[in-house]
Amino acid sequence: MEGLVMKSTGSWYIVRTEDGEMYRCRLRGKIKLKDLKVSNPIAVGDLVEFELEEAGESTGAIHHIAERENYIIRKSTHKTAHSHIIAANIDRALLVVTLVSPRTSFGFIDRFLVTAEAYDIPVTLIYNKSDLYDPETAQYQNQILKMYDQIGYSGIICSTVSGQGISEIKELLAGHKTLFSGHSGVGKSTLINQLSPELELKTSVISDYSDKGKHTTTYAEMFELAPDTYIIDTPGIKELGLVDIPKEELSYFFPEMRERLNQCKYYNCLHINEPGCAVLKDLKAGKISLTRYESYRSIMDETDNRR
Ligand SMILES: Nc1nc2c(ncn2[C@@H]2O[C@H](COP(=O)(O)OP(=O)(O)OP(=O)(O)O)[C@@H](O)[C@H]2O)c(=O)[nH]1
Ligand SMILES: [Zn+2]
Repeated sequence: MEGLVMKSTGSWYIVRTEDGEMYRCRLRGKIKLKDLKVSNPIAVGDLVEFELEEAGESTGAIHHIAERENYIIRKSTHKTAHSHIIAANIDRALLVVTLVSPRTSFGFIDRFLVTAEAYDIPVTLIYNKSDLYDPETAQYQNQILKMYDQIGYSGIICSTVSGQGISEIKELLAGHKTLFSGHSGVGKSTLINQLSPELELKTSVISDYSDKGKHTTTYAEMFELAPDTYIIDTPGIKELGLVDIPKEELSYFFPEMRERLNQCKYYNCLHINEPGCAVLKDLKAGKISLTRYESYRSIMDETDNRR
C-alpha cells in the first residue's frame, strides 16, 4: 500500500492512504539513512510504501520511502541525533507575521527567509490582524509588503476578524502541501481553523490515534484541507533550523544580494566595507532595504560567534 505521512515522531508514523484511511506504521528493519544523522528517518510529507502487519489491522510496516523533493530540519531534542526533519516535499511555506500585537521582528522574518532559500522552498508572507491597523500602520504595511514582494516574497494582508485575504489564501493553498509557521500569538491557529472549519475534528482523530495521552507538541502535523490540499502545522516549533551557512555564502541566500554578486569588484566580497561593492552601493542608493542588510549582518555575526 502507498500513503502520505501525516505525523512522525521517530518511533511511529501516521500514514494516510488515498482513500482517506489512517494507519499507524513503524519502520521495517533499517532503511539506510545516507549521511544525514536524524532522529526520524521518515518525516511528515514523505510518500511511503507499507504492508499491513496483519490483514484487517490498521498497523503497518514501512519498507520504502520515495525520494524527497526537499525537506526542512530543526535541531533534535534527542541526544544521539543531530536533527529532526520537520517535513518533506513542501510546495510552499507561509510565514504568518503581524505588525501589531505582537509585532514580528524583521530579524525573525529574514532568518526564516534565509532558511527557506537554503531549502529551496518558496515563501509567501501572511500579514495578519489588519483589522487592528490605524491608517498610518496600514500605509507602513503596504511599504513592507512591497519591499518583500520586490525581492520575490509575495504577501497577503489578512484578518481572521474581518475576513480580509482569507479567500486569497485558500486559492494559494489549493492542490499543494503548505507549511505554516509563525511566532506564538500571530493568529496561526485561528487562521488555520478558519481555512478549514472541520479541522479541529480531524486534529482530534489524529491525536486519538497516536498520542495515547502523551503530549508531543513539538512535532509537525499534516492535515487535509480539501482533496489534494494539505497544510503542515508546526506547533511549538519556534524557529526552523537555520543551517550553518558559511559567511562567504550567506549573501547567496538574500535574493537581492545574489543578483548583484558578480558586480562586486572582489569575487569574495562580504559586502561589509570592500571597495567596489555593488551591494553597498545599492544600499546607499536605497535599492536594497536597510532592514534586510541589517539582518544579513546580524546573521553573519551569529555564525561567526558559533565558530
Ligand atoms: N484582532 C485580531 N486578533 C486576532 C486575529 N487573528 C487572531 N487573533 C487573536 O490573536 C490571539 C492569538 O491567536 P492564536 O490563533 O492563538 O495564535 P497562534 O499564532 O496560533 O499562537 P500559538 O497558539 O501560541 O502558537 C487570539 O487572541 C486571537 O483571537 C486577527 O486577524 N485580528
Ligand atoms: Zn560586495
